[in-house]
Amino acid sequence: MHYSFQGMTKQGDQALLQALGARIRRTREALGQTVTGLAERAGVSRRYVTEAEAGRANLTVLKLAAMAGALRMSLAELCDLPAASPRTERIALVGLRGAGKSTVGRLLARELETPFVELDERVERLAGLSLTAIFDIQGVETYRRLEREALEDVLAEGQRQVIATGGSIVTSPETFARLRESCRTVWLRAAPEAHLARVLSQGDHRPVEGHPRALDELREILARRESLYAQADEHLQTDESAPAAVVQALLERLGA
Ligand SMILES: Nc1ncnc2c1ncn2[C@@H]1O[C@H](COP(=O)(O)OP(=O)(O)O)[C@@H](O)[C@H]1O
Ligand SMILES: O=C(O)C1=C[C@@H](OP(=O)(O)O)[C@@H](O)[C@H](O)C1
Ligand SMILES: [Mg+2]
Repeated sequence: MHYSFQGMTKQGDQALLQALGARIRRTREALGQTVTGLAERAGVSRRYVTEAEAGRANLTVLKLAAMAGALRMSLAELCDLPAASPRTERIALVGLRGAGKSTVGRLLARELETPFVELDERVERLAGLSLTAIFDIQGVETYRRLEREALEDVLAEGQRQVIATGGSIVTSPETFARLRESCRTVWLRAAPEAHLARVLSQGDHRPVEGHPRALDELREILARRESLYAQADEHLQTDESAPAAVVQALLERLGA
């Protein structure tokens, strides 16, 4: 599946230019070239490179070919971009608490130069309450309703986003189905021990205080949700990788 030029929408055009720009920037950086260096090699202005990398320039074929040459690749290689559909432009991370949804999501959004959305923050904003207060005072049903509403608001904001979801979104069939149809979903996996260690190292001791069987409880939640998380499009094991490495693996998997 590759970019189709048939029936492209304005948003599709923009996504194509941004994907091409991101490819140019990443290749240039991987080669250790500066913007000025690439501009000189390709015989274009610095501004042209900057605009191209930002996805703001509709490149002419000859300038594109010159940039490909300067990046030591063929024109075909430079243009061999992954499919761009509304589904693949929006990425949603799912997984148990401590999976790295927030950390990896923020880094990934920076790499892809897209907005980053923390869905639970949107829920808090809608409620005017903290997450803890929503659960304690209003209950889980209200949380689920606000989560559904927050997701709709976020989807209406644009096509290119990275969304970090709340760990329990998969237990709401309707919201999870909506997430899967509107996003490329990624399950960040880790062993229960890693989930617990990461949450504790974050200073969140709620899972262990008054929970002598904290690890067992986490195992049980993971076992209960495993078949749901597994419905995500991509599964990425993260135990052995630091967040930055998870991001690199994810970029490869997404073909970005
Ligand atoms: N791949 C990883 N390896 C090690 N630590 C990680 C990894 N991903 C996240 N962390 C750490 O674990 C903690 C929880 O991560 P966070 O992104 O908040 O998870 P989530 O949003 O899924 O609950 C943070 O302190 C973060 O730095
Ligand atoms: O796994 C869960 O049951 C939950 C995880 C939390 O999100 P994080 O995974 O971002 O911590 C939050 O949505 C809520 O407290 C419920
Ligand atoms: Mg989080």
